[in-house]
Amino acid sequence: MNLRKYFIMGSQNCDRKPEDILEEAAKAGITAFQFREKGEGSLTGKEKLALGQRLRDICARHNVLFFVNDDLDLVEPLEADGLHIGQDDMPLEKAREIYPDKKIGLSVSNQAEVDNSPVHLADYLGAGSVFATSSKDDAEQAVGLEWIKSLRQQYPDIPIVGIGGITEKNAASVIKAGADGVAVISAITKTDNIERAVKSLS
Ligand SMILES: Cc1ncc(COP(=O)(O)OP(=O)(O)O)c(N)n1
Ligand SMILES: Cc1nc(C(=O)O)sc1CCOP(=O)(O)O
Ligand SMILES: [Mg+2]
Repeated sequence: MNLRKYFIMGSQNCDRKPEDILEEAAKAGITAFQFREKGEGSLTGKEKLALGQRLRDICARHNVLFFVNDDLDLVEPLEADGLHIGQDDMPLEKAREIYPDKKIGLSVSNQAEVDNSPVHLADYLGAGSVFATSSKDDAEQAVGLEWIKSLRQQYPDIPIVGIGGITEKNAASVIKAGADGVAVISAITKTDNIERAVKSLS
């Protein structure tokens, strides 16, 4: 499972067609994608499903892992490779029961969340926010690179993806701290050069 360059996006993050942005990012070398259609201006119902299908097809063509965020009803219709759940979503034990063979990512933002989570049931951990972000309304305060280092020390073997405020400039520091990959929204959706941005994600 290659989570090195993990792009997360929904139509609410895009100033132009999400399909075009994803196609460019896939060509530039992202290794994983998460469909996160959430927040102000996001699509619902049939429109959400239809966009998910188009984005899923792009990932399949480029051999990019496809994850669904939160909306677990979309996992089967979109034939997702996996799903990402946070501390306020479906409990990991239940998600694992329903999807024994899918890759499941779990968000962890602090030690209490780790201590109260069945981490062994997750395929990877999403650790953040590493830096300040404006892409998520309810993001926790930035936890810094120390959180990546601490998680890596506690879990030498589980894949860790840093998330939150990661840019072309600071991505390398996240990997150096022990993460296997970086997950980004705005570093790709807001850039004027997707190819350069993806290539710079260390
Ligand atoms: C890779 C990755 N890590 C963390 C998150 C955040 O998940 P969550 O805390 O459930 O918040 P929402 O994304 O659902 O708003 C993520 N999506 N992906
Ligand atoms: C979806 C998400 N989850 C976060 C967390 O801390 O769990 S931060 C975040 C948004 C990341 O967007 P950007 O790359 O633009 O900062
Ligand atoms: Mg969530």
